[in-house]
Amino acid sequence: MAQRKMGKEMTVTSDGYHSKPTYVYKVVLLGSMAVGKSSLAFRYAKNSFRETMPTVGCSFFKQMIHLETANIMFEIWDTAGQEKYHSICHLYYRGARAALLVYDISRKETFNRAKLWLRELEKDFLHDEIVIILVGNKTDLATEREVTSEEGKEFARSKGLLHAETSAKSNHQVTDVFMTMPVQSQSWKKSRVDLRAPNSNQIKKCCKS
Ligand SMILES: Nc1nc2c(ncn2[C@@H]2O[C@H](COP(=O)(O)OP(=O)(O)OP(=O)(O)O)[C@@H](O)[C@H]2O)c(=O)[nH]1
Repeated sequence: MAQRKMGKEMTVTSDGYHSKPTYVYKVVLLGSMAVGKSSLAFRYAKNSFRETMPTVGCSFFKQMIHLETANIMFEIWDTAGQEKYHSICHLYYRGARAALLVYDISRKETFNRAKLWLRELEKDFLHDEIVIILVGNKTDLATEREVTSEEGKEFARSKGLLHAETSAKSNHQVTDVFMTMPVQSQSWKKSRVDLRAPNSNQIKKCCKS
């Protein structure tokens, strides 16, 4: 059946039937080098895990999900952890509705650096609203763990972020994290958290922190 797009959101089929609206939901992944950002995006978009090369600049995935009353088109922007790309990747934060701030539970320094990454985000979203999830990746490396779940939760709580732990390798909680962003914030159309209100009720209702 032929379809044409109306603006960003509404699709009208040739018989005049208004199908479910489609909402674009932009997500950025950020965090230190080799914490598993690309692997998380790849696991979510392709349900697969493979050895990845360091990201150059930014890469981009799309993933459509179908809810009862609407579709959500995830635009997933995976940014490079390498310092030299920071200024470029900044440009891609604009318009994001959610951010995954990723660290590696087996490398403490990546957790410590999450504070700096958060400051970067705050520069761009001073007057905007965004859902931020602090994600401790690589839970399959439990024996090498350097950051406890409690430390992760406590830091997230102190900054008003959501918190989750994942493994892109063993596919632990990856889909849950992506689905949390639009769905758990009361309604995905309003899934926004004001950075300047770190302990807002909205955050408390969501997820694990
Ligand atoms: N054990 C384990 N290894 C992982 C996991 N996720 C990613 N890795 C590995 O960690 C390394 C870095 O993964 P990437 O996904 O490239 O990390 P990145 O954060 O995108 O790295 P940059 O592009 O440099 O910023 C690769 O060798 C991955 O195979 C995981 O959940 N568990």
